[in-house]
Amino acid sequence: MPLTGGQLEELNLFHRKVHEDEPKDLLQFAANYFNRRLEQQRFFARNQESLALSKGIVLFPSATRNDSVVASASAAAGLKGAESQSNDQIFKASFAETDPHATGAAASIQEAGMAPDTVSSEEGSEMAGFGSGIFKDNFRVNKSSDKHIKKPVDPMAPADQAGSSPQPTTAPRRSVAVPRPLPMNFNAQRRTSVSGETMQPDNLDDWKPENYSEKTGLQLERLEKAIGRNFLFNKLDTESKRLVINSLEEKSVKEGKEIIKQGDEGDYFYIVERGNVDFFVGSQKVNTSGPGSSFGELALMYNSPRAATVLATTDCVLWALDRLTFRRILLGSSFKKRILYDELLKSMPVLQSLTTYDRAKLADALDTEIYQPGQIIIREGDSGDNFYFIEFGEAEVSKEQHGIIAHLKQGDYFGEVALLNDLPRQATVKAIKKTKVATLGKSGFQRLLGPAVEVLKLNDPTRVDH
Ligand SMILES: Nc1ncnc2c1ncn2[C@@H]1O[C@@H]2COP(=O)(O)O[C@H]2[C@H]1O
Ligand SMILES: Nc1ncnc2c1ncn2[C@@H]1O[C@@H]2COP(=O)(O)O[C@H]2[C@H]1O
Repeated sequence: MPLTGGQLEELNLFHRKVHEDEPKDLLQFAANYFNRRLEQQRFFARNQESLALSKGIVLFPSATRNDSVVASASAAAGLKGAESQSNDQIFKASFAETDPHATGAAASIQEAGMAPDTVSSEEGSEMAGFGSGIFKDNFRVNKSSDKHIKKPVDPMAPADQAGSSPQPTTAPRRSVAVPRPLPMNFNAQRRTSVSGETMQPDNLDDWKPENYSEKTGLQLERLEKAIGRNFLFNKLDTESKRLVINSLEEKSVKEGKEIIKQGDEGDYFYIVERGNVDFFVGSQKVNTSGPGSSFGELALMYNSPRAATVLATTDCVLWALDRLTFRRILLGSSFKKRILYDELLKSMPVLQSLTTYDRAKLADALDTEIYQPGQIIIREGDSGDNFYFIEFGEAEVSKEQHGIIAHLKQGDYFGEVALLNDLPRQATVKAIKKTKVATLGKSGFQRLLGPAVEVLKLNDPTRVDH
């Protein structure tokens, strides 16, 4: 039987790792490697499945009907635990439960009262030799003696993973700690929604980032300069900024070094203090950036593979923020707009040609306006500065000479004609229900829509051949 594309991809990835790391004990390396891959995929699957269920979508229809119903009902009711009773054939016990290398860690975690699916690979097996990017040796430093330490859990993960639900005190620990089975067929297709499904209110009181270490005066001065230039940090309150700054890890990188490899799993987000980097998608250079810029956020936000390869074109000084702290602090504040507009932008046919990166940049540039029924959004003859997407509501388009000529609803856009053709507004647009629009300014329209502009031109309602 020929291998599937997914299987080949997995084996190729492993092949590459073996080449890179040249392990002395191949079998041990393979065991560690695949344990980690398995855990990563299941962690990802849980996030996505939980998001889908909370929206009433069953991702795995081959599960028995009862399982789906139980799972979605419990997700809708915010219940944890009920769904863990399901036992479908397509599900298989998770890594932490079956892997002999993991039992020590799983037991320690149970001692700490945490669900085993919060066990990270660093805790579950000796992974010191395996990692990706420039940090592969430096960051996997957890010792087995540290296994009992309660680790911070991903706050963006579903509640049952976040370890937030208290275990019933009457139940034996072992039985409550049995992880929820996971679908084996999930990762055939990676989804790229922002995993903002369970954004929990910020409660920083009892949480400290994993790599927290108070910075010295000199480091603080340098960091202030480096991140002061980055717009992401202006959105943080003082406490969040302090946590982020003290979680950053300094890394010097030599010219020519590959910092991120396209297709890898995301582990760190980077800020450039000194030096320049280039971005490649395949063999094509797509971008370049320098001091004060940041990169590596997409894979952490969307739980997707790295979208580009990043190469140091000079010697660089970088600051790296771990995935968990990134998601815990930056995602909900600095990247709020991306979460807010993700679904809308992805659903719009006119934007289908945009990449995840393009959509993220577009979302950064959007603002929101709300109109009441009867309010004019655009008036015919005015000069035009904004392009609009309808988030919800309804509007009608009219022309003085012709009366009402079109109805617009959620997911539609308008205001492009004046911007495309450098003309006054060609029609009046009025809200007929309470209407929320996302607006994009003229410069963003010209810079950020990329290939979608061609689609807008083709659909221009004032084109003579229409
Ligand atoms: N044109 C581009 N396409 C994709 N990623 C890009 C591009 N330009 C810069 N990047 C950055 O390159 C990073 C590679 O890792 P990530 O996918 O996590 O996040 C990506 C972005 O931060
Ligand atoms: N037949 C039409 N003629 C002109 N504008 C239209 C028509 N149908 C929809 N519209 C929208 O109404 C908007 C009014 O502002 P713009 O001219 O910038 O862009 C226009 C289009 O987005």
